[in-house]
Amino acid sequence: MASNASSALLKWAQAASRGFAAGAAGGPGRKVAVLGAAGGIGQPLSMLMKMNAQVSELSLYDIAGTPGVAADVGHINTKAQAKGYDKEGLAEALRGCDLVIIPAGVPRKPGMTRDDLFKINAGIVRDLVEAVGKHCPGAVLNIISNPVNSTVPIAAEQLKKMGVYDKRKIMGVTTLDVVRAKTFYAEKNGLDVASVDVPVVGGHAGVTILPLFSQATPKVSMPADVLDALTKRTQDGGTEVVQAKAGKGSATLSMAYAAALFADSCLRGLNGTPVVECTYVESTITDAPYFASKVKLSTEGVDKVHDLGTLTDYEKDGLKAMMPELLASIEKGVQFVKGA
Ligand SMILES: NC(=O)c1ccc[n+]([C@@H]2O[C@H](COP(=O)([O-])OP(=O)(O)OC[C@H]3O[C@@H](n4cnc5c(N)ncnc54)[C@H](O)[C@@H]3O)[C@@H](O)[C@H]2O)c1
Ligand SMILES: O=C(O)C[C@H](O)C(=O)O
Repeated sequence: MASNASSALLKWAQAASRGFAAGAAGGPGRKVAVLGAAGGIGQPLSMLMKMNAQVSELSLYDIAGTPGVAADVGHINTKAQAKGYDKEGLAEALRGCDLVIIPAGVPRKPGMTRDDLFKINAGIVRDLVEAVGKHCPGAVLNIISNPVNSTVPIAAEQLKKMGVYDKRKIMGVTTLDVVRAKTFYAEKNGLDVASVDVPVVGGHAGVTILPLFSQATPKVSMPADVLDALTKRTQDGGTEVVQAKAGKGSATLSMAYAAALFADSCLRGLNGTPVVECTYVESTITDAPYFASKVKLSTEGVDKVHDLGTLTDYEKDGLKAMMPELLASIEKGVQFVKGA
């Protein structure tokens, strides 16, 4: 089992940029859907999934703009057959899917929190997941739409309501937090980023994002102020991009990259090569019923949720500090479906 997907995934990304299938994983061709495929994340993510040798069929669904994206992506000379679907085509887009990736919904503008997106995105995610429950209930779900801390519980509750919930299949994508932590840690310590790993646990918003630099490899002992600055930069990474884009949205390219890495790990797991990734799933390792930690992804999705390992006092404080916000966001998501 790959103890960490990063080196395999970097090889995949390098192989993909050289000419795709060389060096990429094989296995049976999988049907993958991207819901929100014409968006800022959706378009580059659709391209990256078209480059993934584990994909045989790629459904590109959005409420507008998918014919153009599908025609464009479809010209890439890889084996996956890309097809665009509009509103009427959702059922067909989903039927037979092994993996459904959801980046549909509105992004933040400067001054907004991720929770400010709840009003619009909660309903979008609930309705799309309802369609997943109807048309491909066994598929693995990768949820990108914010606020992830709430949209994952929304997806779970919706599937529970329909009697098709399987906790092994629903994952909130927190890979961008790991990607950022690795980048910032490598930069700060003069390390080769390809050799770096940093687990990031908790959730995906502000203080709920907790990088565990004490468990980073290679190990570097950092002064307290540097550690604090790196932790805060990782927690505020999304806001850094939102501010830099100045009203034109949030992270799209780094997110598409992160989502493609995570989706690749899910497909590897489904195809019998277990991979360990940090992701936000139903969990019992803390007081929070959903929590991101290292998770073993295997043939049925989530196979094992790893515990947190040994935390430093600084990390224990971070864990304690995130709980009120994380628990409230989870409850808000649960009530959105249950209370309806
Ligand atoms: N998990 C993460 O780490 C992470 C990182 C970056 C962004 N995000 C989130 O991802 C979401 C999308 O961001 P973006 O920059 O791609 O936004 P965007 O506005 O560029 O794209 C969103 C797309 O979703 C589509 N859409 C809206 N309602 C839909 C529906 N009912 N069905 C299908 N498609 C629908 C829109 O037409 C649009 O094409 C946002 O909520 C953002 O906050 C999450
Ligand atoms: O920050 C955002 O709103 C988008 C995303 O969650 C991110 O971390 O970049």
